[in-house]
Amino acid sequence: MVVPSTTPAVCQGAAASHGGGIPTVDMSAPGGRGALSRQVARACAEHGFFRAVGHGVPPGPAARLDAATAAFFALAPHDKQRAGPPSPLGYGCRSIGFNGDAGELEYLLLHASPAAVAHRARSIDTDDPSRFSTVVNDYVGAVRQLACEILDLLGEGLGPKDPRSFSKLITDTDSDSLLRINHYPPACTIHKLDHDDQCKMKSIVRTKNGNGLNPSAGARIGFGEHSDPQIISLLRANDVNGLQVLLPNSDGKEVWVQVPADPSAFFVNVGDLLQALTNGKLVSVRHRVIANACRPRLSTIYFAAPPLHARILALPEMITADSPCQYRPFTWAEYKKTMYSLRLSHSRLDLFQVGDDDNSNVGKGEQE
Ligand SMILES: C=C1C[C@]23C[C@@]1(O)CC[C@H]2[C@@]12CC[C@H](O)[C@@](C)(C(=O)O1)[C@H]2[C@@H]3C(=O)O
Ligand SMILES: O=C(O)CCC(=O)C(=O)O
Ligand SMILES: [Fe+2]
Repeated sequence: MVVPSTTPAVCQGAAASHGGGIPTVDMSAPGGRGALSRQVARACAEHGFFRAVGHGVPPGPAARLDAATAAFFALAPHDKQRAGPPSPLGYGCRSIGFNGDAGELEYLLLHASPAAVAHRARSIDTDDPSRFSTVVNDYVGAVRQLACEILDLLGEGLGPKDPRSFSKLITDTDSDSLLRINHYPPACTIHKLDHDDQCKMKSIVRTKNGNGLNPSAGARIGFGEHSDPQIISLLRANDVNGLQVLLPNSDGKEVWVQVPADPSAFFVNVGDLLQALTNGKLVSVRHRVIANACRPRLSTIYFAAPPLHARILALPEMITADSPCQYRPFTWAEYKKTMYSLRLSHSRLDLFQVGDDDNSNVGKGEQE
């Protein structure tokens, strides 16, 4: 069963609470592969999102990556600028993408191939670039294995003829997967207080901003609302809250749900390409980060993507008389070109809907 975990009521910043909670899948639970694949498929179909525990990724590579990236973000601004500006890859501060989006964060955005990591490492760890490359490659290797496992479970749960159809796309040597490390500086100086005093202070701030149930009251946007464009994203973060997902409540109304921090878990997002490949059976979840915490948030996201030339088209088993093909075929390169021409919050997959004749904006930049 997919176990909904409830949102703790205290010390949460300005987020809505949600009765339904966040679906959690224990990937090491006894019960057999069939039950596990059905749970994963159900979470991705109903929420486009789940918390994976018992995932089998050893803690070592993650701890080493966190130490290396925290050391980078602690450098003086001019030392970090050596790895930037983002083009779109590299070091970025506040500005996201090319179309005017901004957030309260700094980040490293890396292509996940070993050659690209080695190249970028020269401007990130000038003392010992190969140490940085090794740390990143070890982490990418472990997290890619988990991404493949989840995609194989989805392949088994959804029943395409080849259960490896999804994972094959990301294991190709030309895969265009990315690794992003986001660092959200603290919103205030109360991080110097102990935990109880922080909670008291936050509750005063919440009372001032309203009843704490209005998700935008006092919100400091760390990373604005969006869906991830790739196939699947695996996110891991420290113990600082901030991530929110847009999920339907019991009345079917979409509400922002705070995802309680869990440094030992991976948070799994369905991306736009997986929604297209499954003809909309799996949904690409909209999410954002509210950076109201009084301690820094450090998150690492692996975006599993196919090669640029991969043709994205719903698997034949996903198309039936009741569920006709929703999206026209496109390549990942074509999708990326469109995505970089649009704002972060754009529902870009809509532009690829069959019968959407109003495709005049595709590839021509944001018109809003
Ligand atoms: C505004 C943008 C930033 C982004 C590229 C885009 O034009 C629209 C999608 C954005 C996003 C969101 C998920 C990932 O963080 C990301 C790396 C991606 O693949 O798509 C970012 C892009 C980015 O920051 O370059
Ligand atoms: O930093 C986070 O926790 C999430 C950021 C995110 O959604 C992204 O980088 O695509
Ligand atoms: Fe995202």
